[in-house]
Amino acid sequence: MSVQNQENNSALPTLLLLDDEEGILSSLKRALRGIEANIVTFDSVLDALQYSEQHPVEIVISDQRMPEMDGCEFLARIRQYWPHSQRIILSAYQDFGKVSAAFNSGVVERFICKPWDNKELRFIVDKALEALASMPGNGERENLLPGTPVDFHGIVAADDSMNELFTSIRHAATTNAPIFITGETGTGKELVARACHLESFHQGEPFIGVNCANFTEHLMESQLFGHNKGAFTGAVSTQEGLFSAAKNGTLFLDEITTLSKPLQAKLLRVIQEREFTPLGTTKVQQFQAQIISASSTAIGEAVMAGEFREDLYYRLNVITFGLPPLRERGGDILLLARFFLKKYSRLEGKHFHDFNRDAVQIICGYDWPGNVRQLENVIHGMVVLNTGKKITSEMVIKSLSNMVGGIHAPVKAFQADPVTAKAAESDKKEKGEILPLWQVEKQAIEQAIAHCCGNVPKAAALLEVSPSTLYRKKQSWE
Ligand SMILES: Nc1ncnc2c1ncn2[C@@H]1O[C@H](COP(=O)(O)OP(=O)(O)OP(=O)(O)O)[C@@H](O)[C@H]1O
Repeated sequence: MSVQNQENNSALPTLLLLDDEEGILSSLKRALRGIEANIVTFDSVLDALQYSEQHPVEIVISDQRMPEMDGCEFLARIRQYWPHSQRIILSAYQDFGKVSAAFNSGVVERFICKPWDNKELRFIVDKALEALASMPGNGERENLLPGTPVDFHGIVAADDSMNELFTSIRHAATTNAPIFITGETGTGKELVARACHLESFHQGEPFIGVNCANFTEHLMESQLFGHNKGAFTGAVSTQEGLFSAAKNGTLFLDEITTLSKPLQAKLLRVIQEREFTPLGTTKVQQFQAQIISASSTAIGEAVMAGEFREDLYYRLNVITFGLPPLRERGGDILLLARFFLKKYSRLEGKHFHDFNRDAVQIICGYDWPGNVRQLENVIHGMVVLNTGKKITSEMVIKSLSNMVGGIHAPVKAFQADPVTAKAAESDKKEKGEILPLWQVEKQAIEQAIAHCCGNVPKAAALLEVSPSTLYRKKQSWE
């Protein structure tokens, strides 16, 4: 059986206590009351391992003698999952040989002798917290996740989909073939284009970006190709175009589908022949840069509708990177929210350092149709318009409601509205639709997990079962 407890403040590190005797767990918890950490306790090694596989664990205090596995072995596993964790063994002198070997190999970092002195215990745990705080990233929880979250050329992310994308970007670093980036507005396409540039051999050369939607056809043509003085009415001076300015670097063409058909034809020729002619001249110039283009609308549909040239589409689309919308990058929402909160609090001279629980629930449950840009703007706005240390749910609701059109995307956490749910349930009953028991259970569990923004242990606590029960059930449905 596992014991799960205490309100979770995701800004604090997690301290995991493991001992097969419940009495010892309670004494440890009592001795550590008020410590700046979320304490989770387990009386079963297997449950503790299952928990640690899925959740970051920064400090672990484990008993040495346990029936399923000894403490040193358990801490060795924890080190594999969470290499930066602080691992403390609780042991009697008889186990000295084993514990000292684990200490010398770096599996165990600190040792508490049984029976312990509470003052010494607090001292050792405080030392572990200090050690965490002095790690790169100041011991921030996010920086302790294995390999994630990362800041990849300014793209902050932890979600697997983003980590896979970063790997693909690294793989594409050696090519000069055109790259095409898809993704809803505000998902970070320009950041990805810059990251491609910075990873590639073009790094050190110019990165030139242009949003094709911002210009009329004529202006766009002169932007791209450049012109000579007098090339057209208003061309009062000679101007270098973007094809030329990009040199050996990268030319990023955002919202490429908005290019007019005649310009699409000209762009195709530039890509095929690797040369262009500025307006009002006959001098052909070489084009060296890598082209990265992007679209926030379905380019395939534009091709089908005959609005975008199919041959150009295939030319541009040699390597494609798709950015998922923020709502599909579960773990990234809160991570980014905290990142922007810290950034704008610093920039605006404010003291916000976290969100309260209800605010987290709303932020995690909202659909963010404007993706990361919208999240960034909402947080920036809240920081400017409010004071305090924590962002509250009222601030979030007000900020979302003040946006054009108000809260125009469903807040998932609110979808489990009990009134609606009850109405739907009775509707089903009236229709005589009976769900199998496992499905009812699955719905209840999924609803609880969604309610807790994906935090399984917390959902388990609400459902009054152990986290491992939920993990087992989730596994069986998969
Ligand atoms: N993962 C991220 N980490 C940090 N900041 C991000 C991230 N993704 C996006 N942003 C920020 O969100 C804003 C929008 O990003 P960006 O302009 O790259 O999006 P986009 O997809 O190109 O948008 P559009 O389709 O409207 O051109 C920028 O301020 C960017 O810095």
